[in-house]
Amino acid sequence: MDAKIKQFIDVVKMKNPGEDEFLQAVQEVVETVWDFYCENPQYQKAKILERMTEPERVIIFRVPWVDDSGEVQVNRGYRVEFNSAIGPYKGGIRFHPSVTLSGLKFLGFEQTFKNSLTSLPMGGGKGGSDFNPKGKSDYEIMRFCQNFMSELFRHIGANTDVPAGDIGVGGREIGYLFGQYKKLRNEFTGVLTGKGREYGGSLIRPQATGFGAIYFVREMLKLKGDSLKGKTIALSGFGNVCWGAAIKASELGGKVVTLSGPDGYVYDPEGVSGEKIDYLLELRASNQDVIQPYAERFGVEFFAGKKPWEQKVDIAIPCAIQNELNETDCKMLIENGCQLIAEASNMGCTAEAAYLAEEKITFAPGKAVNAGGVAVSGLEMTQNSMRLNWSTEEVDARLNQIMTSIHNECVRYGTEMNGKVNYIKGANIGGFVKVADAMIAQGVV
Ligand SMILES: NC(=O)C1=CN([C@@H]2O[C@H](COP(=O)(O)OP(=O)(O)OC[C@H]3O[C@@H](n4cnc5c(N)ncnc54)[C@H](O)[C@@H]3O)[C@@H](O)[C@H]2O)C=CC1
Ligand SMILES: O=C(O)CCC(=O)C(=O)O
Repeated sequence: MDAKIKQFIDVVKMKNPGEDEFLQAVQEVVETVWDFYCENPQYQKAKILERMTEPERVIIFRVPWVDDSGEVQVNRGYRVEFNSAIGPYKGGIRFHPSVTLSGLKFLGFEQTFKNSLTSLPMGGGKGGSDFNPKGKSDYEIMRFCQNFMSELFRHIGANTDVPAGDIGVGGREIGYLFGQYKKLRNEFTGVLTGKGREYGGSLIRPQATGFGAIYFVREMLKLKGDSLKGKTIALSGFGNVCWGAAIKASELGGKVVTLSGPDGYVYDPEGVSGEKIDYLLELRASNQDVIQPYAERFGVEFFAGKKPWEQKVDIAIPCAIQNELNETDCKMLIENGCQLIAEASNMGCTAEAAYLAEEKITFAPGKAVNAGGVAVSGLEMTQNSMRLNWSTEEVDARLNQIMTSIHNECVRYGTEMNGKVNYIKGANIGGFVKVADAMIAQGVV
């Protein structure tokens, strides 16, 4: 690593001890934007990278709530307001036992670049709690959401900070969060996205991250003169993003052969389509967080404790959680003939896996691939501001156009001398420029 980059990273490490996920995300960005940064002295003079790696604000709060047996439970809530240079803080809320400040800082940092890539006016933020929805009743989920919002409502607003869903937070949770915000503020505004259709939600938002990921993969293949037709695809997870990706992939002629959960994965050689895709919604709503029932229901093989990356596929799309695909998994995929890995989960690959895939096959990072979710959130904000609703066709056409244009930005900033596109570099520089220019224009604040 270049000595200057190392010096920069060492300072970030010193300021954020033990925050491995955050440091992983920062290092990837700094390494790939460094040359561009040095070629543009105005950014260095304004210490843009130093400022971009420091969140504007972090809010940490207690979330007490009462479970169904009458016992008091205490969780920790967070909102990391990372960067508001180009718009209100925008990013999801994650409810998962693995949630830590480091994890949310990495997600908020990534979100800043991702939101910039969408070309919509949204800053970066992320929030969540170590609350575990697994096995909780609907009333417990509701009480937790209400207590979480009882503190968060002071810090957010339609023009300040607009949260949405992420792992463990879908339409049901957004409904409870919105209801509590409305009660406390006595106002009906577009303060959250991913809302139900009846109260200001956008069509296509539930599917948007998965649809967008597949549109992006379609563009990657198109650039190589190829298409999704007949390609076998390994997806991980069975949640919101995986569901949307499965729908669009099968619509465009691909065959999804794996799904997974924390308990293992299923291999479905006939392909996940039709009623099998609908079943994913049922599984997710059960709050059990296991994929094995899919194998029982559809008579396919279940591999306990294993990850789907050991299967022979053309394309791998991690859709569950960060660092779910490591270097060994990546080597296995490449040896088995996989041609393309696209992260639909945020930082789905470890740094080693991402670099290996970038070098040997074709790789695209989460901040580009999964930007469709927040893009349609941005479109939901627009519809809320205008107080009207666009049709499915209109939202989908805009999503399609945004993903194509993000792909073009990656090609613009990531094409190497040998003609190969380095999507990591392209997405990082593409996301950086707009935020950096806005920060310079707004002075040292
Ligand atoms: N929901 C959205 O609009 C967006 C989500 N993302 C990212 O996509 C990923 C998935 O998010 P969603 O589908 O919304 O969440 P979800 O809660 O609907 O689904 C998460 C899935 O990941 C699986 N999972 C969680 N931890 C796991 C582990 N340790 N091992 C194996 N599987 C595990 C769960 O079983 C579940 O199937 C996350 O990385 C999220 O940050 C990115 C952009 C937007
Ligand atoms: O829709 C949003 O605001 C955020 C989605 C999200 O959390 C993400 O892009 O990682």
